[in-house]
Amino acid sequence: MAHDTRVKICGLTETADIPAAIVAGASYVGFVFFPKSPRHLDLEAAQFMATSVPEGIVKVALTVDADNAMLDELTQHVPLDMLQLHGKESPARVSEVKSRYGLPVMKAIGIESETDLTQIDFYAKVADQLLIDAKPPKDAERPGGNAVAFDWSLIAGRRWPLPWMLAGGLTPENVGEAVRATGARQVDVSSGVESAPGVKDAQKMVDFVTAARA
Ligand SMILES: O=C(O)c1ccccc1NCC(=O)[C@H](O)[C@H](O)COP(=O)(O)O
Repeated sequence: MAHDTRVKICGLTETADIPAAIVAGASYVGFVFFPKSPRHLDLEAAQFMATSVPEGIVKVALTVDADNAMLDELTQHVPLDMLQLHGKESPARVSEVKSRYGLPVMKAIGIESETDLTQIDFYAKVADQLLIDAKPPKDAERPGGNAVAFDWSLIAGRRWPLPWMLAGGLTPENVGEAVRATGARQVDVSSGVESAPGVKDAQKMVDFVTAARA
């Protein structure tokens, strides 16, 4: 039986990635603003790409511990539907960003062991969505987008009172099992639909969405 799993494809870098992600069936597209990432976009490129996203597809900007000056500039230049906070932002900072910009906020939470789950309850009170991702490896250059999965059994059967996405090391090959193991209704992918870091692959995007919904 097919499911209506919603897919976010994160880290689009080329204008042609937008129609490819939409044809594949993505419900969300993500733009990364983190200079050390191979997926980093400058504001001009992001504005151009975001403007070509049709109504109904959620445009998400991913930032890492961004200050107000950076978020002011981002939100003034790029038409956005959601902010994804992927750093060490506190619950209070999540609330502040939400009220300052009037956009829904998705907070990313890195999971490696059972103890990492406790913070979820604090963020669940203030965020609009959660991104339950793998904790980055110790030597990682970035806090996400590392093609690393966490132990899905840690969240099997868990439910939270807000929408959430599963992320971390998902691929067309493992996303079906990940959805079954966790009960996720939404999934997020970046590396798993690339042919090289920062280069999205149209066929992998189709394969991923198809497998997520199978
Ligand atoms: O993708 C990046 O380069 C990135 C940089 C800095 C912070 C977060 C980043 N990506 C986060 C994402 O939303 C990814 O989609 C998520 O972590 C899953 O990534 P992957 O394991 O590569 O699918």
